[in-house]
Amino acid sequence: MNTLDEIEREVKDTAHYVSSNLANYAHRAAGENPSGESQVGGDVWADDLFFDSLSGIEGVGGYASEEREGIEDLGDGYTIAIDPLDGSSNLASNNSVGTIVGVYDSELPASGRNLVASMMVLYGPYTTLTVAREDRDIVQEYLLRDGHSERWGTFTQPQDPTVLGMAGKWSQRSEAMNELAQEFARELKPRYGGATVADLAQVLEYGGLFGYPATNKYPDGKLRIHFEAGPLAYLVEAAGGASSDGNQSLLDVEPDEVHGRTPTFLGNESLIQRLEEGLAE
Ligand SMILES: O=P(O)(O)OC[C@H]1O[C@](O)(COP(=O)(O)O)[C@@H](O)[C@@H]1O
Ligand SMILES: [Mg+2]
Ligand SMILES: [Mg+2]
Repeated sequence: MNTLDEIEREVKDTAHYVSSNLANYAHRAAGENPSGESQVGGDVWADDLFFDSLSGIEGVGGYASEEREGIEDLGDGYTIAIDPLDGSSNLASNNSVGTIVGVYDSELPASGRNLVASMMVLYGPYTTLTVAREDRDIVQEYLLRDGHSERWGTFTQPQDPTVLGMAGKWSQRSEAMNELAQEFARELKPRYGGATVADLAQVLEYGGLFGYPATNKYPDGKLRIHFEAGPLAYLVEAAGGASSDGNQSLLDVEPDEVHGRTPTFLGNESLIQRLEEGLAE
């Protein structure tokens, strides 16, 4: 097995375990993460599980997590950047959550051009793992069930966009952003779920746009470039979709810190292009 196979294997095994134990963490609070946001118990628990399983792989040289301040130095090899539980505020209300794993062929900070693989687990009505890798030309989805994984399908960005998942309060977004959101909402079905993984999954399945723009509360956007925006951009671009920070592909964003944030847009190329044009006016 090569290192990417081993990482995929460990992510599958750990995700299986996470999916069957999430209920234990529905209402457990924890502390604060390095971005200053409150953690739920599930964030810390999932981070420990993924660290234990991924740090044992010989070809993994570093482990960075949304839930840890620094980067764990594990020697030579790929750097993992992980959001162990994405959308964790959805846990209490029993809505979907996810896990995002970016595999970088460099130390961090690094742009998404250094990604060699991206994996996204969706803990929904059933649990799936979606994988894009530099050594594969398809984006593969697996079903994780009863300790087994089976090939479930592949993703190619659908041509006809249908859904819109746009985060942020109207009162906290720019006028230009609100105009675009309104224009898109006339053409697409607004459906925002509050976990980026789930909101991207519907965009990959039905076509459309996901956005977490800059807001008054989060002037640089809310999503973290290494842990969320970059790896998900790698996935959607591998499927034939597009990504943007409002101005350029998210893969071209050069972060200057490990926990840096960025406005994030993922989806059909035609919509991303209109968005960039609209924001530039
Ligand atoms: O509650 P909001 O502002 O809509 O934020 C939801 C967004 O924040 C996130 O939950 C951030 O992820 P974490 O739960 O990993 O911190 C995204 O998945 C989601 O898009
Ligand atoms: Mg997240
Ligand atoms: Mg998280």
